Amino acid sequence: MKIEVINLSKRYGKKTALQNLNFLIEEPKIYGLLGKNGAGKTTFMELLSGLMRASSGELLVDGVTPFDNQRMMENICFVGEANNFKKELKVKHVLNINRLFYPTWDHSLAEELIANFNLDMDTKVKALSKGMESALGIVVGLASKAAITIFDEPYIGLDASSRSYFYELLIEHYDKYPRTIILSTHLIDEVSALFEEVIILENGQLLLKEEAETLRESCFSISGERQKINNFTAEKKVIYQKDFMNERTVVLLEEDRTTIENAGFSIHTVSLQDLIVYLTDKKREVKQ
Ligand SMILES: Nc1ncnc2c1ncn2[C@@H]1O[C@H](COP(=O)(O)OP(=O)(O)OP(=O)(O)O)[C@@H](O)[C@H]1O
Repeated sequence: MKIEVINLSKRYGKKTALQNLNFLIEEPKIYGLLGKNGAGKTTFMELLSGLMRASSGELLVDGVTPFDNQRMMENICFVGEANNFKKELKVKHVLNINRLFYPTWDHSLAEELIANFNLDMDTKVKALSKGMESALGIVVGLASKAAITIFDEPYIGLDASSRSYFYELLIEHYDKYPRTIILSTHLIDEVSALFEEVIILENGQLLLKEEAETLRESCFSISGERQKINNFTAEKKVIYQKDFMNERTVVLLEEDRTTIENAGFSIHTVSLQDLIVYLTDKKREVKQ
């Protein structure tokens, strides 16, 4: 499904959470929605899920605003970080409610995943541990098979092996049933290999939207004698810089590995997590 974000803004009273966002999501892919605390990720996901109305601008899914539009919301499954389900419901009730809501719901998959996560169908949501409740959210998100499936930090309380099982499931089910998956997370190193495209928000604005592969192949840390580095990087996009004695290390974006190698500098790739820290942490602002 095509998602068009046009001059999208969202304000809560005086607080502007999203400001004039513009971008397009066209292909079914796994998207990483990233950014620091308060960047506007949850706000964007809730607008996309039709849970609230934009203050101005538009968010269209196949040309239609999802807000309060049940036919559109049947294609969008939002799994938030907590409190996704009413506390008095039993696990089996949660599944049945979602089964009725999503036309694409796969009940045998839901039952299989419930068993794999060791959840009991007759337990009430209020009696689940935090990790178990997260697992239930993950089951609902995957079994919905919704064309747009959104996970907003869905792993609170999940131990490392359950998180790793979630990532495996995500890949496996995305391969079998390609759809648009939007995953917001602060555990970037853990999941970055899953992302095909990355959307980074900062202070409610779009900082970067790029294919993960392109980022991996165009962001490098290079070190060398300070003046040589300065000469080499004069016209380049430097996003971080650190000096030690007469040596300077810089992180470059939109760069070509061969050009750096030919210039004779030592070169290291930069993880997505570090890239985001360099891009969004003003304390590390580059001083030229
Ligand atoms: N209901 C609300 N009322 C007032 N302000 C809000 C509300 N929800 C969010 N905000 C504010 O809007 C901004 C964006 O919040 P949002 O939850 O979308 O960010 P986020 O990127 O998801 O953050 P985090 O990574 O911490 O979950 C923040 O400054 C937040 O304080």
